[in-house]
Amino acid sequence: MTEERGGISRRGLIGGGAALGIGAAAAGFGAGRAVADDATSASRDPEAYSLYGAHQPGIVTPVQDRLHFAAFDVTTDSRAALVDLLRAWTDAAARMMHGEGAGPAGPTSGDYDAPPDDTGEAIGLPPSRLTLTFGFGASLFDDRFGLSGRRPAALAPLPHFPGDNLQEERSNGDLCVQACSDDPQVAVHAIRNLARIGFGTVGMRWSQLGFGRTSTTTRDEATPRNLFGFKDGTMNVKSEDREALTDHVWVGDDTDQAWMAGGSYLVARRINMTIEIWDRQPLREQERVIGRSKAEGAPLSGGGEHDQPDFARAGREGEPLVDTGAHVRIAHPDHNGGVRMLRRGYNFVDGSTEIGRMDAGLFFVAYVVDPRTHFVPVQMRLSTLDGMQEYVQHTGSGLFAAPPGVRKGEYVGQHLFGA
Ligand SMILES: C=CC1=C(C)c2cc3[nH]c(cc4nc(cc5[nH]c(cc1n2)c(C)c5CCC(=O)O)C(CCC(=O)O)=C4C)c(C)c3C=C
Ligand SMILES: [Fe+2]
Repeated sequence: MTEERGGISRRGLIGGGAALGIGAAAAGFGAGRAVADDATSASRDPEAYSLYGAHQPGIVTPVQDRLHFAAFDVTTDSRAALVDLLRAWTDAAARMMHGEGAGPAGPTSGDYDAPPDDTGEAIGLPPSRLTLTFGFGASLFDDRFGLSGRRPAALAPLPHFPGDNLQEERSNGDLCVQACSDDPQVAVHAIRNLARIGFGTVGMRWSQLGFGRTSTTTRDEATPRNLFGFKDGTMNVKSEDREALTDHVWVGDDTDQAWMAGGSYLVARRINMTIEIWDRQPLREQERVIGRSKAEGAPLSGGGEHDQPDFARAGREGEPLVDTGAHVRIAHPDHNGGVRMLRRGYNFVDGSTEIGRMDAGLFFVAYVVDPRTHFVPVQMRLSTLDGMQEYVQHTGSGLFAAPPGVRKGEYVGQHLFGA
């Protein structure tokens, strides 16, 4: 015989905490901060984004402090089981983004003889601006689920780039989930519960924790720094640049697969940085490699952080002030047919290597309208011409189609399945 247990819900505790003065505002979260996602769906909770909207949350959303990114492989051939999983993930994602438990009963209620439908480590924690963003890898479109005719041409496997040292166990996957939050425990709780819900349908292939965002997606945020100590994200596509989002980030109605209209392509690259070698370089060399000043993040050709570099400007001996191999010169839209990307990466440190170096770097995440035009040619240039190549090595990679946003009553990616 099963017994029903009454318990505490995550939200109930949050409410209680707020009443006692230990709620969100007192904890330092921005009371009154505008966090409604991409202007499509507002939330009444200042710390909570809504899952619902024209685009998925976690793309133009102001970048949170922490990341837990996970790639999964589907372990069944059943299309119905895959759809059921996406339905269950959608419900759980909507709940967790609002600071509720992953399931309706919560971590300490429900059937006493069954595992709780939430794992409990987020009890009492506010939503912490959690966003969950879902993507589909090229391998999902093989013959297992009847999706082979639905793979967008843009979801072609990335080519090998010179210098790549990719580890298969840190690359690709049928599905991915990007969890971003200001609290690492909230992000990990979300991924853990999605993995738990997926037991028997998916297995985690790889995952990556990130701290310290390396970009901004709104104009009013201060630019954060990467592990080279440089400001990163200055020239990122920002959520205010509606035209740039249309041209460079969102898939339009002209796509070969209608289910992707309003979506975007997520490129993930785990990039190790040999920071011990970097740290022994003179400041002059570090700035030459990036093409910007370390202090202000200003182009070496002059001006302030947000001024465009003048690549033609030369020094006293005729040398270009922004070096010919500087990262910002090689990656700049002027040298890449005008293409831009919305970068959303994080620093990572995964312990140390067997030779006593930090296993550290940048988990690069970018959203683009089409990786064939907006990522592959840029990365090909970087991997052959960028002076930074001496200090980095790409060790993991993934490309995923992030479908458009979800409407209430729908599940994420529903239109892929023809519904
Ligand atoms: C293929 C795309 C890119 C990869 C991979 C990449 C890796 C990478 N970048 C930095 C540090 C910085 N990148 C900066 C600018 C910048 N980087 C890319 C693309 C890739 N970077 C672009 C498109 C741009 C913007 C170029 C422009 O419009 O001017 C900067 C400068 C500040 C900024 O604008 O963000 C830094 C610093 C690291 C450390 C890294 C891999 C470890
Ligand atoms: Fe870069």
